[in-house]
Amino acid sequence: MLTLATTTPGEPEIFASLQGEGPSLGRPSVFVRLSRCNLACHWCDTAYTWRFAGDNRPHRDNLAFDRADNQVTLDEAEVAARIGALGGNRLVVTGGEPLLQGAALARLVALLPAMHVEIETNGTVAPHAALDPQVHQYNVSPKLAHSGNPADLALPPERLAAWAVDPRAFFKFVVASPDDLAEVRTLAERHAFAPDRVFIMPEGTHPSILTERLRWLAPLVLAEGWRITDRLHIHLYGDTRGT
Ligand SMILES: C[S@@+](CC[C@H](N)C(=O)[O-])C[C@H]1O[C@@H](n2cnc3c(N)ncnc32)[C@H](O)[C@@H]1O
Ligand SMILES: Nc1nc2[nH]cc(C(=O)O)c2c(=O)[nH]1
Ligand code: SF4
Ligand SMILES: [Mg+2]
Repeated sequence: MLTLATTTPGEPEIFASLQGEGPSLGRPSVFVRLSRCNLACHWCDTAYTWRFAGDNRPHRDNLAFDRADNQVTLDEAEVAARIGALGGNRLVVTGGEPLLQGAALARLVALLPAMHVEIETNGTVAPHAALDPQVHQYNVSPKLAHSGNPADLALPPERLAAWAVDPRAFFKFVVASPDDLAEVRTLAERHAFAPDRVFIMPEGTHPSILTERLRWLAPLVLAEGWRITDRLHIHLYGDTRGT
């Protein structure tokens, strides 16, 4: 069984869209958003996936989304059928933190052998042994200090070291101020991240904020030899579930 986020009460968040971020930006994909997370980013744009009573973390500062109907449990065959009905050959699994449900995810993707499987992850959880060989790409988004998560939870060094040597892994750092880039540089040097696998993405859920931040980010990213990514879906659809 998989626990998914919902778009409207009871309706699992499974949708077709353009990949809006990172190395596959612009590719038509089917998205599956799983529920629950082990972190609690201040600026998380999908807090409805994790702000549940009993998820007892320090940054769960309100229970605005604390509703049972923000998640739904389905068996893997039902999720695979819904994905298949949307067509296409690329699957993006996100959340919440999808690797928390690695065993069930392995059963899901085994039902979809022809699909290119991309996982959006915060990078803190090792992929389940049955899932890992079925994944084509990991978009790993390690969380910097401004996310509000303690570094010992958000940046486990042995996990970052493992991603660094996995050629399927791309790093996607969310940045809100120029100072955040020093932290990226430290991590990139410590773990020898390949520069062409490091993406910088502006924090923001409004087109005007993204555009403003991309403008000052561009020369700084260029100077480091990294890559930059916008959030295309925000420009196209706003901050809307199921897009
Ligand atoms: C909601 S997360 C789900 C996957 C996983 N938990 C993670 O953090 O990578 C999907 C992506 O959105 C990014 N994200 C979330 N809130 C954001 C915001 N306010 N601005 C920019 N990126 C954001 C995350 O860093 C991650 O790359
Ligand atoms: N279109 C679109 N592209 C995305 N890329 C990563 C997303 C995510 O929330 O993980 C996302 C999303 O929610 N929508
Ligand atoms: S790790 Fe991802 S889903 Fe979890 S709180 Fe942070 S941005 Fe949101
Ligand atoms: Mg998103």
